Amino acid sequence: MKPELKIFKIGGGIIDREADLMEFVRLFAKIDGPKILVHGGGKGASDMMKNLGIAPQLVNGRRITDAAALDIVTMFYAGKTNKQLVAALQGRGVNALGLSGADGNVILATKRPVREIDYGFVGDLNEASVNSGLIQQFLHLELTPVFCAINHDGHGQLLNTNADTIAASLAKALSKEYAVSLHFCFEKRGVLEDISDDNSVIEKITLNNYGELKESGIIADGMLPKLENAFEALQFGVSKVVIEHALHINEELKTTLWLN
Ligand SMILES: Nc1ncnc2c1ncn2[C@@H]1O[C@H](COP(=O)(O)OP(=O)(O)O)[C@@H](O)[C@H]1O
Ligand SMILES: CC(=O)N[C@@H](CCC(=O)OP(=O)(O)O)C(=O)O
Repeated sequence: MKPELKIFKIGGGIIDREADLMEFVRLFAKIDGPKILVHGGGKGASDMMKNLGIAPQLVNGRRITDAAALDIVTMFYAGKTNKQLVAALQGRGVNALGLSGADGNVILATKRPVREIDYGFVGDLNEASVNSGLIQQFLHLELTPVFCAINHDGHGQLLNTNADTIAASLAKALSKEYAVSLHFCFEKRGVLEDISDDNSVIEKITLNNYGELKESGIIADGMLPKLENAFEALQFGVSKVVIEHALHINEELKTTLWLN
């Protein structure tokens, strides 16, 4: 039997609220066994850009990342957010290791080719992107890797990658060696039937009814790429994928995804 590995991803809605973020860290620190944290921070990065007089541009949930935007997201994700999380985890007794993809060449990305839209310095990942051998070594050393959304292309260029995609790619790559559960954590209790009602959690979504939920408009915006990443992870052998509230990771109420 494969050993278990838990991969948690937290998004910008939680990262933006200091008290919530610290509560998540407290809960995450209590989880036993090998674990990995992936963080976004898109909301805070957009706020920082606006404060600097730069208009954030997002298309289909992906940030158009020109040179100025890349500087800001690198400072915000790989700097402030990553190091604050690592320090907070250390404060809770977790030996966290903060990483961008460039550190130890742990994730290698490819600049997204220009098609209808030029996304700028945005990095796509493929099956060969994740250096799972090195990550396994970190886990054997009882380190807890903490990944930000910054990767590199192997030729000296940093690239910005959606954090949900990083979490799903890590889960897929590591599922060869581990029984991976992938937890997408955000500020709602799961995928909701009615976005204004936090108690309307859809507890099970299959690949079949996902299409219906999409067409009816129940699932929209940032939830669309999240679920696409989630189903792809399941198809590639990830054992379990859940969508849950970052402050209720111990509770039963959540959305679990199934292939059928
Ligand atoms: N049915 C739904 N249930 C929950 N959230 C939904 C739903 N449809 C759309 N969303 C939106 O998806 C967002 C989560 O996606 P995103 O902003 O990318 O998350 P993250 O903060 O993890 O990066 C929620 O904040 C919510 O506004
Ligand atoms: C290319 C791209 O879109 N990168 C994302 C990375 C951060 C992220 O994914 O943050 P959340 O998880 O908080 O949304 C961005 O800059 O917004």
